[in-house]
Amino acid sequence: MINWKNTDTLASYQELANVKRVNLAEAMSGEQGAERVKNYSVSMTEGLDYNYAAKEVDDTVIDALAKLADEAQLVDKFEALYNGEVINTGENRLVLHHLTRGQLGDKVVADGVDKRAFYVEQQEKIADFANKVHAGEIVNGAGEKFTTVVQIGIGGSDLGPRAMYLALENWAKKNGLFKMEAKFISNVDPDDAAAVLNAIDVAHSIFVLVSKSGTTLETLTNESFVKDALKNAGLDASKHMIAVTSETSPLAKSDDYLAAFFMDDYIGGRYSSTSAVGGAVLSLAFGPEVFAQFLEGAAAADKSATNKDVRKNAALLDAMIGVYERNILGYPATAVLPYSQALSRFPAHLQQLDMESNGKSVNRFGEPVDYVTGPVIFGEPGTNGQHSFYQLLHQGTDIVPLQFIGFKNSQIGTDVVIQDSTSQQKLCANVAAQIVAFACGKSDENRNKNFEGGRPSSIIIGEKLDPKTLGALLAHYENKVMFQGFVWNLNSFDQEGVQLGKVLAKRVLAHETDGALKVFSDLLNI
Ligand SMILES: O=P(O)(O)OC[C@H]1O[C@H](O)[C@H](O)[C@@H](O)[C@@H]1O
Repeated sequence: MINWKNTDTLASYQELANVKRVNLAEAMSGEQGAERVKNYSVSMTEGLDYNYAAKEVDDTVIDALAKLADEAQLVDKFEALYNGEVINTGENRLVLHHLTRGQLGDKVVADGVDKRAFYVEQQEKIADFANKVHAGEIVNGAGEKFTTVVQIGIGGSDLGPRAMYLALENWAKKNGLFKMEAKFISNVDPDDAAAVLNAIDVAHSIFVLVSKSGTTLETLTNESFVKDALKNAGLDASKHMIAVTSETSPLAKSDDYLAAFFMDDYIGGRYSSTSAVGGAVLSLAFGPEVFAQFLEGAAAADKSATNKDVRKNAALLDAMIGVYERNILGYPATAVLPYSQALSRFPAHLQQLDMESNGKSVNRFGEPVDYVTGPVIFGEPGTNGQHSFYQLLHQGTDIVPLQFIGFKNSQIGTDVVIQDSTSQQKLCANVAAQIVAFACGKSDENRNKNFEGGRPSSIIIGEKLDPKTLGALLAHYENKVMFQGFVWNLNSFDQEGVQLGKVLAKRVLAHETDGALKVFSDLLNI
């Protein structure tokens, strides 16, 4: 029997506040520190480990977090989710993104349809379409092959797929699997669409219109922008556009598209990279086999998230340490710092994933909660960030927990030895150095040069960023956010907080404003 309870009503949560704090600088020094780095590690999937040696935890804290995870029934709730319970209470929907990459539990039938079969059918249709485009069986009006794919979408219909594309672009080129270049148009700023259109050859481009709802202002505006450009080039837009949407959306039955692929209301936008939303663009860019490997990696991480033992379940442990940092230690933010240029847009994706899911102050029943919930998420790849905002992370008045991601090997493999080390070694040396610098600090008589230390971080260490590890990484964070939402008794799968601004913007455009809104409208020349 599952109980949905607020965090502060749980006995184990109350106990957590009394658990002795860890002195991180001490714990990470000398032999003791070395032992922690060796032992405080859990495998996420093959070739990917989560190391939490530099977090402010020890066995006692982990035991207390395990108790809270048990009392909050986190793994049971995950099980209920993948077995098809209505977890998205706000919108009365199931939450089925895990089914796009595997069947973790029971068959889930909704609206009379076996949902796993539905998602697989869409994957197969996309694979068939992509193969035909690559083989030159689906061609443009002049009978020529398409060379470029342009995704038009915003939020979840942009950030995840874009981050995944960028993460695999160089890997695919290196491995001879690069089929089509992908570009993305998201912003309603006309400069976004114009710049992309200027940079491509429209006659050889397929546009993927992605909108789950089929009603998003930015996306529909950009569709018209692109259709105009196609028309001006003397091309038939319907021969250049495909749609990814839900079957119930206004776009679903339109003749305006060469093909349409579907997801459904049970896949939240920010959880849609493994559905047709990511599937279409990634299969066109790299081929369906690469997309299948990506799903395989995600499925493996999902499987490991079903483990009841917090020490063997990286997503659960990461989530629980995050809750401890947020609610007990009182830290307001978390930075995600991939030491991998390929993951340049991954933090942007996580911003939406985490903050749109858990940035809430009412519980899943709509009642206010008396505790803090999701942290602010931000990040940039290292080492670039080191030369930017790390000053505050090292010496600022707030402590910001850090999530490093690093890989032993580069994707392309081209490297140079300068002063006895490769660039890849320099990259990895920096991440190792940062972890210890943040944790241990360094005392100096000059206060300006003093480092307090005690600044916690974790690191996900991988062999190499490839489709499988990328899929696992993506699923890890999705599952982490899900577990945290469960702890906080939130509905992590709706996003009412984005509505008000949209409503007001419509009012501005209809000139139905007064007061401050009217003056801003005038100031901005609307
Ligand atoms: O895919 P769409 O229906 O066009 O939605 C695109 C995005 O816009 C909405 O405002 C939500 O904030 C996002 O969660 C969603 O991913």
